[in-house]
Amino acid sequence: MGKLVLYGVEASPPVRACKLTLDALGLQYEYRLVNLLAGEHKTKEFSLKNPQHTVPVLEDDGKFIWESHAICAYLVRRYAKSDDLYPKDYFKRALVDQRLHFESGVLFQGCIRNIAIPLFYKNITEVPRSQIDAIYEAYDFLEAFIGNQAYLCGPVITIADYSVVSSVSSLVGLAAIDAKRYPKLNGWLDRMAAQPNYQSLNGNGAQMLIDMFSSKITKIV
Ligand SMILES: N[C@@H](CCC(=O)N[C@@H](CS)C(=O)NCC(=O)O)C(=O)O
Repeated sequence: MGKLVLYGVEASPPVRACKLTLDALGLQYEYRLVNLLAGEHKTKEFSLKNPQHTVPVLEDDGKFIWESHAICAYLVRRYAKSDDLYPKDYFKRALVDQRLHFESGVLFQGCIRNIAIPLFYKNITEVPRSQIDAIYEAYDFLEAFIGNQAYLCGPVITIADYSVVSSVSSLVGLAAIDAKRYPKLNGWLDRMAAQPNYQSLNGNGAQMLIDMFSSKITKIV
């Protein structure tokens, strides 16, 4: 096995999804901090690793992969002893893929990034209410996805759970989850928070992002 390096920053949801996956697989890796607010991701050196200049980036034996969903799927295919986290069965995998794309397009891009970019890079401190409504709409979908299952795709945890919890655990700082309205989502979040090393791998970074949001937002309009 080659040397694994993860480039990222704690507050970043997709970085945390990769950390949860690496830990679940019992993989050793070096973690290298990329300070986004200081622009370290825009340097020539980092662009050579990832021309899209996003974190996370995974280095495996001198080769670079970026995009957390691609990284997590790669890690399971390449290193897992069982396919539980990302099943080989076509239908089961399609279900995991659907949730991964939901995280990418709806939760991360549609909810987190749309709120974060104006706040952190454009100094706009008011958040349109429609963006908070979009979070609740996403929670409605998740409530339906979970249904009576323990995890997002069935009775066992998959990389879709790691991906989705990375953003939901920060979105709760913008849109609280009412256990009466979202009993399934609330129960799932509790089960995820009980996973080994959850706090150090995801909880602390999720809180950092919540604190960054709180320090910038002056009003919901
Ligand atoms: N869909 C991507 C999102 C990656 C992403 O946008 N990461 C943010 C940090 S949370 C970033 O690197 N932003 C800096 C930039 O876009 O220049 C993934 O899952 O890896």
